Amino acid sequence: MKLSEICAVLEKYKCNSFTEKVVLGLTHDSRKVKEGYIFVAIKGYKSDGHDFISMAIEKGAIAVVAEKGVDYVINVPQIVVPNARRALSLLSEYFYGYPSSKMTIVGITGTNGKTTTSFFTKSIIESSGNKAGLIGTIYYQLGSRIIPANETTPESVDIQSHLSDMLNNNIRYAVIEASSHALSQHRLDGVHFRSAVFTNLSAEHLDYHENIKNYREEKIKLMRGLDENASAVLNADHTSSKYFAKSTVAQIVWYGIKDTSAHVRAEIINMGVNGTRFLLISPWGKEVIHLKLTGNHNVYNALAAATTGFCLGFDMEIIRKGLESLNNVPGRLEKLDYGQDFHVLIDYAHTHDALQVVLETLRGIAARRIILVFGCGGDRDKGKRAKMGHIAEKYSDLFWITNDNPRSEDPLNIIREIQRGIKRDSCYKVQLDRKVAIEEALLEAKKGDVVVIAGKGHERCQILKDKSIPFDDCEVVKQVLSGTMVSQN
Ligand SMILES: CC(=O)N[C@H]1[C@@H](OP(=O)(O)OP(=O)(O)OC[C@H]2O[C@@H](n3ccc(=O)[nH]c3=O)[C@H](O)[C@@H]2O)O[C@H](CO)[C@@H](O)[C@@H]1O[C@H](C)C(=O)N[C@@H](C)C(=O)N[C@H](CCC(=O)O)C(=O)O
Ligand SMILES: Nc1ncnc2c1ncn2[C@@H]1O[C@H](COP(=O)(O)OP(=O)(O)OP(=O)(O)O)[C@@H](O)[C@H]1O
Ligand SMILES: N[C@H](CCC[C@H](N)C(=O)O)C(=O)O
Ligand SMILES: [Mg+2]
Repeated sequence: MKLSEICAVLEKYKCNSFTEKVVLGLTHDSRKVKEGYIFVAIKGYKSDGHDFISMAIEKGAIAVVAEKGVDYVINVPQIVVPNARRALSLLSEYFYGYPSSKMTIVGITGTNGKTTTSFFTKSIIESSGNKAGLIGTIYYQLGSRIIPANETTPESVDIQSHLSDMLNNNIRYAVIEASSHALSQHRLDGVHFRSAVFTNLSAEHLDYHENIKNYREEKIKLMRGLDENASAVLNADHTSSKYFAKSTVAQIVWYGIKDTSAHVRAEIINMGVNGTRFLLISPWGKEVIHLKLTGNHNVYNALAAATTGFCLGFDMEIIRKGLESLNNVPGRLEKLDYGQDFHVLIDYAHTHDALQVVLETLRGIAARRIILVFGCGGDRDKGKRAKMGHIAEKYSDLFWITNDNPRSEDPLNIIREIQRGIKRDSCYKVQLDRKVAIEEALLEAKKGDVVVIAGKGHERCQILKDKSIPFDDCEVVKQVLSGTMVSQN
């Protein structure tokens, strides 16, 4: 592909020299530039891609797309655009041949439940005999190739390249988690969605979006981008859904438990630690569903996926098979059993809303006490810390406050902010070392208790000030309960 051809997508921002050069790739990261690449310089929040232009050229970039021209002489064309991230998405979709226009793509947004809903949706598509790719928090699955995820929703160039790889593997369906950062940063601009799901909205990422209205507006962009033939799958029980409904020309299909006017509904029959049975009621028929996942929230996630499945044209039998065949989602109320006489669950609740939902679910299941281990991530929304402390006190019997991913922050400061939401000193312990906190909580547990370790779910690392160290909640539980833990002290 010639430089002149690909740069034509930038319309009035022209490339006037070396137009016959052949483009071999695109990147916004100077460290990934190879011979024949276009380098797109992005002014970020931490660093500025414009500072790496000369490095990109040294590494073989044949053109630079940037928001401001450099004031030194460079021997490659420079195209100055108003928004480099937007330009990156336009260049990427063209470079990879508009893969999303040849696929059926489902996007999922909302504060909590995206990953779980995406797993249910993928399972439904697969139960119809089709292959489905996945882009989300845990990994990017492009057929047999699974890439561990760095971001929930990666940069546009990666999304387009992953979709193109899926097509090359004959995968015509994809499920994508649409994070608010991604929607805000044009990472999803070039993706044509057939269906978009909204799960719910609560305070999160307000360090980035500043207030909940801005945060909601970013999520709404997913619905706004849909065309009239697409479907918008909305949660009828959530007050924010009305803003999503108002912003789309797509066909709206409502799901819910409480709102009896929703198109697709659930009546919960029973729930235990090993799963949930509910009656799925829809214009496409009624059916009892045996989910292997527990909790009201997972019924919502299953409903969102089922509704999407109906909108994609799958019948009730396929939907039932898809929902029932999902055994678990890594790190989401994942049960660990090493023969102990209490329950141990690993969960990814890292917002106050998720923590409340999960603890309420467990309250309904626990024969005795709920023992919680949690912390809050550093360099993330500080507003959620005290709220999570409050929820921990209100809904658990005993809890440990520990490190999550402290990142550049002082771990003790994070904990102090969590403590601001707590009234009683007697209901919790502070233990900075997460391994030790988990060990102490497990040693405290008695027959019939439920121990829930929240916040890191599937994560395999702990992010400290200057490094990441291997850390896996599941592995720590295994070591403690199988007696192979080497104590730190
Ligand atoms: C706040 C945020 O969204 N940050 C993302 C954003 O960073 P940024 O704009 O600050 O970029 P930067 O690191 O300053 O770098 C600016 C530019 O310089 C370039 N650069 C940088 C260094 C270098 O040597 N050479 C070079 O060219 C970078 O490639 C980049 O293009 O763009 C970067 C490039 O795509 C992302 O890696 C980075 O994700 C960071 C790691 C992050 O923590 N992101 C989280 C907050 C995030 O995006 N989360 C969402 C939501 C999660 C959820 O709730 O599920 C997600 O989708 O994951
Ligand atoms: N529908 C829901 N409503 C409220 N809380 C939920 C819901 N589904 C899941 N949760 C809680 O949120 C946690 C994360 O779930 P999941 O990974 O599915 O959400 P997510 O939106 O993808 O999160 P993230 O933005 O961190 O990737 C779960 O471990 C659970 O505690
Ligand atoms: N997608 C979320 C995940 C948070 C998980 C928690 N373990 C943390 O590090 O805060 C984020 O990047 O904010
Ligand atoms: Mg997710």
